[in-house]
Amino acid sequence: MKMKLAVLPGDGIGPEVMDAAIRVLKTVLDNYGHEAVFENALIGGAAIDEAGTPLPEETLDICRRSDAILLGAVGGPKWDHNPASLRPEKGLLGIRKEMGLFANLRPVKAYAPLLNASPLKRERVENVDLVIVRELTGGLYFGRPSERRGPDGNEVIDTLAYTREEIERIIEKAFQLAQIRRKKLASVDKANVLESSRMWREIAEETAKKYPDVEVSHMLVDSTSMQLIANPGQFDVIVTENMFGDILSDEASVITGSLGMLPSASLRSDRFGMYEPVHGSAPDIAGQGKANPLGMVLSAALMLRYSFGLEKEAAAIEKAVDDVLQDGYCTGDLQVKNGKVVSTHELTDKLIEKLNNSEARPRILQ
Ligand SMILES: NC(=O)C1=CN([C@@H]2O[C@H](COP(=O)(O)OP(=O)(O)OC[C@H]3O[C@@H](n4cnc5c(N)ncnc54)[C@H](O)[C@@H]3O)[C@@H](O)[C@H]2O)C=CC1
Ligand SMILES: CC(C)CC(=O)C(=O)O
Ligand SMILES: [Mg+2]
Repeated sequence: MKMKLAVLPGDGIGPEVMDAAIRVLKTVLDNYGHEAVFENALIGGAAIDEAGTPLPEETLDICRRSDAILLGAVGGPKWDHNPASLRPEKGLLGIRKEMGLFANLRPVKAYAPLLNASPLKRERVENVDLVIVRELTGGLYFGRPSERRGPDGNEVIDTLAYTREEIERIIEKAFQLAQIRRKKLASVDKANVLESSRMWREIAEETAKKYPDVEVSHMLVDSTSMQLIANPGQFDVIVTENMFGDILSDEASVITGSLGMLPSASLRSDRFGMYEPVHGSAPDIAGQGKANPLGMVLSAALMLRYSFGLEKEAAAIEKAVDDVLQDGYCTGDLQVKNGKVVSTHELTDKLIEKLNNSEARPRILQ
């Protein structure tokens, strides 16, 4: 297969984890006889510095002529005091919206070798395997108005707005996912307070009639945040509004031992997608070779599965991650008992070694 990929490393540890993902991807694609053309583009702070805007038109053009996008992370203290339109995060929100990527899938899986890396009790996190389906192009992060106002600028407004169609399509997506998983869906809202959540719940209840085989629960977001830590094993698929999903997924990363472990796929109705780790640009460790590349690497695996249907190749990357963790290798963010802490580059070398030696490697190349 031939594929054209847009590569948007971004800021902070973005370029470090992207380098890891590209090295891993090139190995697996080469092993399985596929061809990829990688085209780099600017986004976030790097784009502000070089092109004066967080999302240059050229970046959008590159993304539009690609089959999928890989994105690292954006942001950093250098740009924290910029006006709203010149913030790196504006570039990320902009590309999600421009490309129509309304469904963000954030899988959260407990890895056996990392059970002792989680601050949660082993028996709580063992066997956790859930997916947060986060609405990505509406809600509080996109509603207008969103501004400081009043004569002295001492009043402020953000807006949580959704249309019926926007809620329907994300809830449909979550039901479809639940149907091919363990058939359990938690729809998370704040329907005791927010009008938007009451419409969300109404639509979730209506949609449930089409999926009688899926067991649905409606949960309030505050209680869900407690349940995610107290009893994460109860969840299969969680579907929720943009900001709720953003917050719940960082919280859920604690189950895996580190925010650096979580991948994500930002999808629309066709096969196009943007693949990005859940974490940010981690300015506190940027440039030090300490970044955990696994969230980005696992995002590349999701890309092979969802955008290209390359299941074996995606599974080969996931197996390499399992195997390297099983051997005790990790980055410093993972508090693994007796873990062998290595750099971002070294952990990537280990993944590549596994991919090149693995039984999963196609026989023709062994
Ligand atoms: N998707 C994106 O591009 C996102 C960007 N951001 C931006 O990132 C910047 C920093 O935000 P923070 O709140 O600090 O969140 P963050 O996710 O960058 O970091 C939170 C903590 O987790 C650690 N961490 C995150 N990813 C890691 C990895 N791969 N390996 C090891 N440790 C890792 C960091 O060192 C830090 O201590 C901000 O400018 C924020 O707006 C935040 C979240 C998502
Ligand atoms: C930086 C924000 C725009 C988004 C965020 O935190 C996320 O997508 O996880
Ligand atoms: Mg976030």
